[in-house]
Amino acid sequence: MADSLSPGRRGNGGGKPNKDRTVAEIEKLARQRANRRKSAHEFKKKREHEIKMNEKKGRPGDVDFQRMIRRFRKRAMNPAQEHSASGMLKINVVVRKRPVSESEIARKDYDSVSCSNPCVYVHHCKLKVDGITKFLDNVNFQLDHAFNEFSDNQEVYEHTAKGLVNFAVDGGRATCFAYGQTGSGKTFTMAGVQGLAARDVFRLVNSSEHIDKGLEVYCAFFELYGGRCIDLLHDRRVCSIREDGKGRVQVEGLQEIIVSDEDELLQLIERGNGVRTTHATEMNSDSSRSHAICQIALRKLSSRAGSEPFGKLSLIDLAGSERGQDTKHHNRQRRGESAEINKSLLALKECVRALDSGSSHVPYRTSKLTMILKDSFSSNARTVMISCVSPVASSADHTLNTLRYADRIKEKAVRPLVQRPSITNGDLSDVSCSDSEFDSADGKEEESRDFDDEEEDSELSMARRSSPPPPTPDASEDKAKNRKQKQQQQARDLVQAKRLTTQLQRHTPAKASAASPAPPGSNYKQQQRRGRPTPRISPSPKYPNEASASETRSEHSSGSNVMHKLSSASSSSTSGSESSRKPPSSIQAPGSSSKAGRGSGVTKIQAPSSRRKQWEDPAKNPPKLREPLQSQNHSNVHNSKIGNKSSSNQREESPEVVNFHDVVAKLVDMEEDVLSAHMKTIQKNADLLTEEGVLLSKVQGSDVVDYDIEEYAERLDAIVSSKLKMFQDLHAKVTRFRKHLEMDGVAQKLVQD
Ligand SMILES: Nc1ncnc2c1ncn2[C@@H]1O[C@H](COP(=O)(O)OP(=O)(O)OP(=O)(O)O)[C@@H](O)[C@H]1O
Repeated sequence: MADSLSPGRRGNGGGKPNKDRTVAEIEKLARQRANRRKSAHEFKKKREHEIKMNEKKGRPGDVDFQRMIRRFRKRAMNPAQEHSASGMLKINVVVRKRPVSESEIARKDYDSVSCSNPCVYVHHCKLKVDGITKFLDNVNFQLDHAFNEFSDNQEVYEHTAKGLVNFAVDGGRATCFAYGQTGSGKTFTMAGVQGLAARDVFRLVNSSEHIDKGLEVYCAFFELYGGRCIDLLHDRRVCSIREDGKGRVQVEGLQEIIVSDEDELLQLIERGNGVRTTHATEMNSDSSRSHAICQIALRKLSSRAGSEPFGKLSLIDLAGSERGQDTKHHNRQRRGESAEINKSLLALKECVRALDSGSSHVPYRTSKLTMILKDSFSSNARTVMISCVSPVASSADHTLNTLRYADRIKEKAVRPLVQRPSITNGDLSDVSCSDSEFDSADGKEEESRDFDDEEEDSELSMARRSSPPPPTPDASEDKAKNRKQKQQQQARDLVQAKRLTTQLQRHTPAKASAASPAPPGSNYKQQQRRGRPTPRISPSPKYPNEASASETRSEHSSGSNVMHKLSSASSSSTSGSESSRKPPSSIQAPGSSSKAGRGSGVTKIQAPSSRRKQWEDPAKNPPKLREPLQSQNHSNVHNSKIGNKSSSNQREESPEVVNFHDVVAKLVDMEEDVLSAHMKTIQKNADLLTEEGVLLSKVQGSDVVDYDIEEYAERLDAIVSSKLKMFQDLHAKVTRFRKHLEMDGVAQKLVQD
């Protein structure tokens, strides 16, 4: 090849092998290319082998992610601990992971959840903004117990509901919930718990310790479906829920059945479960669409009819939770169902949290479910929440939602955890364990012993697919180096932009608190201070009800900027509490706490400088609120902003104050508008950046031979035009907003004068 390519050699005349520099270069490039092809070929072969091995082991699906998950389990997971005795916990929150099902295997879904008692790790499998590089976002939660796919119902029961049965027989109010995404194993778990509890109730009631109490066992089984209460043991008769004058919640028409032994109780439970309302949903072809409540009441023989039972055990299989996006193909009835389900789940969470924190106010009236469970939130109550999760990667968002729900309930008792770093496909140097290392731990086959180690180079090259070829050692070296640096910078910018977008998405008014709702009395920042890991926030929407609740909450937070100002300016005419003095301007990115070790820092969305000044110097200008925002009902927050204007207090205010209120009210709307436009712009820009990265890699990728430069230019043109328009629109909005801010300053001055 060299001979045919080097006419210079013949022209040299001396016959000495004095190769022309260009020819040598071409030869070198050809060699490098051949080497690249060879290693790419080897990588491909090994990957194919790994895919086959995975399939043989019954775990088809993305081979790279599965490898990263195995490495994480091997290298980065805390070792499992023994289950601790938890009989006396007021709230016991556990997680149960079910095995991967046949249908999931058939659609090549794979296990992406790891349980290592008491921790559970969700390996969120993601692509970087370049659209090629795979990485794991590992989110961990620590609950009271974590049960993996090998735990059976007996084991789960031993550490959850068993203590509740003892508690009920001792005269307490005990409640066990199974909560989770549809198809995550709630009914499976609760059926097991109900059976085992039925056995233990009779064992205990008839034991020498309790026989003197003369307890009789009664059972009622009903469901809450679409806001209606249906007696499952009496031909689905509809009952109504009322609160009597003494504050006792009664289910009118619900009939308890007295049972004399375990078999009878089991039959009733089976009968009730058999007639529950079920429908096919996107996630589960036989989804229970109702909350099923099995109440086992223990009454003394001597007690009067209609009196409160001595002890009560409620076993509740909650309806499957769904995200808003899962319901998009539902008809109106299904959507209504989902909204109702999510509303009651949110209410339940708030009540259990209130119980856990010992709050005197439990908002049980918020939903029928919580009304019925009123006495489960009393001081003489114990609760177990079993969070059921599906193990598969396609359900990671749901799993995170379920675990966040559990985490929020348990937040006061959960200890801080050190978050592990994400594992990236291109970041393998510190995670070098191989398949075989992992498998041999299980005593399984070792066919791919050193695959991973050899593969790392190939994976790195895969991760850098869009990088330029290696620099040449001649005069063009500097040029190539510069080019490489420039491209690396571009790639970093892309990643940075995406990261920023994700962080900001968490703080988009509607989403920020949807991802991490902060109910009254709880403080998100307190969590940060405690160093407790805040689970990563996925950008996907949460339960519709949480979204709506958090929208009002975000109204609270974004509106509070203005509320501070308004209150400080018109404090002379207000007589409200001054309890909320904290500057609400900066929102810390979830997971950005240094202790939590996640995220790269703190994202602050700062208020306009004129307002910041007031917060920075509260002594000079103490912000006053008419009523403490913390204690307001969320839905009242907006009303209070507007409503205050027309209160009797306000009617006597000067025209300047009234005008100021108008300006401020408008400012609140504009602020939200600008913030949301800004978020949208960033999101769109990040999407366009991703597209640009892919576009570039199609032209500049190391393995690209043919490309269409016209198509490239055309698409780039469209992207740039779209960006221009997008930024112009945002600019116009910001300009209008700034003008209004000036007006606001003038109005405030008038009021102060
Ligand atoms: N721990 C487990 N071991 C084996 N199989 C399980 C386990 N958990 C659940 N399953 C199986 O998974 C499927 C779905 O479980 P199940 O019906 O209990 O889900 P669900 O959460 O109650 O769903 P939905 O809320 O839609 O009613 C069932 O076929 C069940 O047998």
